[in-house]
Amino acid sequence: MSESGKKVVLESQELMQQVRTLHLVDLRHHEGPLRTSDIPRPQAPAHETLERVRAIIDEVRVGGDRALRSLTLRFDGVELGALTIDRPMMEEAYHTLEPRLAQALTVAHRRIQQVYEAELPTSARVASDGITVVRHNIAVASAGCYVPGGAARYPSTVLHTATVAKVAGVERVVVATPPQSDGSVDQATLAACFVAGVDALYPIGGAQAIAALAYGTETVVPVDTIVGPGNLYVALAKAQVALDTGIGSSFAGPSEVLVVADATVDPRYAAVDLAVQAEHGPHGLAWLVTWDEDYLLEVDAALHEYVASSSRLEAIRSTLIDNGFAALVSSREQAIELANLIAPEHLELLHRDGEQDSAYVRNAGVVFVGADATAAFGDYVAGPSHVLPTYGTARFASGLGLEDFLRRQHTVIIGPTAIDEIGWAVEEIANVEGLTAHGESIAIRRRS
Ligand SMILES: NC(=O)c1ccc[n+]([C@@H]2O[C@H](COP(=O)([O-])OP(=O)(O)OC[C@H]3O[C@@H](n4cnc5c(N)ncnc54)[C@H](O)[C@@H]3O)[C@@H](O)[C@H]2O)c1
Ligand SMILES: [Zn+2]
Repeated sequence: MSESGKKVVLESQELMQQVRTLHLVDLRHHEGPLRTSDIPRPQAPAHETLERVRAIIDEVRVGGDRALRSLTLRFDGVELGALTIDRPMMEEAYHTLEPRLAQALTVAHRRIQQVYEAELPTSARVASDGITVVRHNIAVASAGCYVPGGAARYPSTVLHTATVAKVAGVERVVVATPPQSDGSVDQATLAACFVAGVDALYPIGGAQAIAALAYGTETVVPVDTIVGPGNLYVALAKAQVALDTGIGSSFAGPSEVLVVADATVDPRYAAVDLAVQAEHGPHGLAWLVTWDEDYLLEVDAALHEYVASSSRLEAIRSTLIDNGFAALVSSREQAIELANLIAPEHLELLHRDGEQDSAYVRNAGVVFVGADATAAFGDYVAGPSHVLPTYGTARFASGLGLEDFLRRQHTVIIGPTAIDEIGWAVEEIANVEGLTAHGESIAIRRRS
């Protein structure tokens, strides 16, 4: 190793000893383009659970409601009462909610609605050669939104899925969510269903909920498409029903954040934002990316202090121990290069030039810009759905959107002049393909 190479390693080792909460990744002296092999990455979900999920789905297909009850007893420890909760109960929950909370849900709903109403696609029409082609955007008739439960409750996820479905024009929107330990569904989740216009809620979670939504039971009416985040069982179940049901475009797994910041930002802001997504629980991912060595140490120290006093200490620690990283890069350009490589669910550009740099982001679920741009805004009230691609799938997938509920369908109107204007081209191509009837279907219609 060269003298300068040795110096770099020594520098890195010294720095590493000072970092307490995050794992240091020193890229300052990296040469050439960054590759996946240059950075640590959480493993993709293991496939050993696949068989188990398959068995759960089969059990629901064969056993219907009875299977839903016994699986819920097995996995959630709950003896289910009614399998459906309808709108009057949602409305009641909404009216018993603490008014500030009810108002907050309404505000979030309004902002989500605004964002997606502005994005509604228009139909397109092209007329030439005697043929008119119209493209329609048609909403699926029914959609099922999976809302995680288990470790936490997510009324916000009701809003961030069902609202989008309703704006797209889906007639029947249902929610499935695991029951609480006493078999009920919490009031805020029910109230959010009321606000978002959800038609029915099934207190069922996990792979069994996905199977019920896809194939139906005596009580559950099957839906055309299923969206929403969830744990590994939910994700694998969605993958397995994908031949029979739409499953939405994004693989929304455990939360991820990548925070780009420098001394223009209070280190406590960057620190708390790393904790924001880490507190969702295990298997998440949190990256700090900076070009300032002193700043890196300040954020690390602030995070250390924050975690020690957090009420969600265990969740944050377990994410950070496995997947908490601090990258030291050589420049703003390299910071964005690294972000594009990681393709995080949430990308925060907190530093002063964040807006300028955002133009170079290719791979991220959503980009937040500005010193106050905590992803917590996005989780609740910013507007774009918080159901976002994780595990690096932001390279090809998008966050939940209208497209998840809309089909494109063309109507082709063949006018009276089309045979004469362009029929010859059909005959030529049919001829070379040896498909005689294709050509003749034009020839017998030729009137001149
Ligand atoms: N990306 C997003 O938009 C977003 C939003 C909210 C939540 N999330 C993520 O969703 C996930 C929620 O996970 P969760 O587990 O808390 O809730 P969950 O609702 O996804 O899963 C709970 C269900 O899993 C099933 N289950 C649990 N253990 C099982 C086992 N051993 N075998 C078979 N089934 C089993 C049970 O039926 C239970 O009802 C978290 O990772 C969270 O970060 C993501
Ligand atoms: Zn979050």
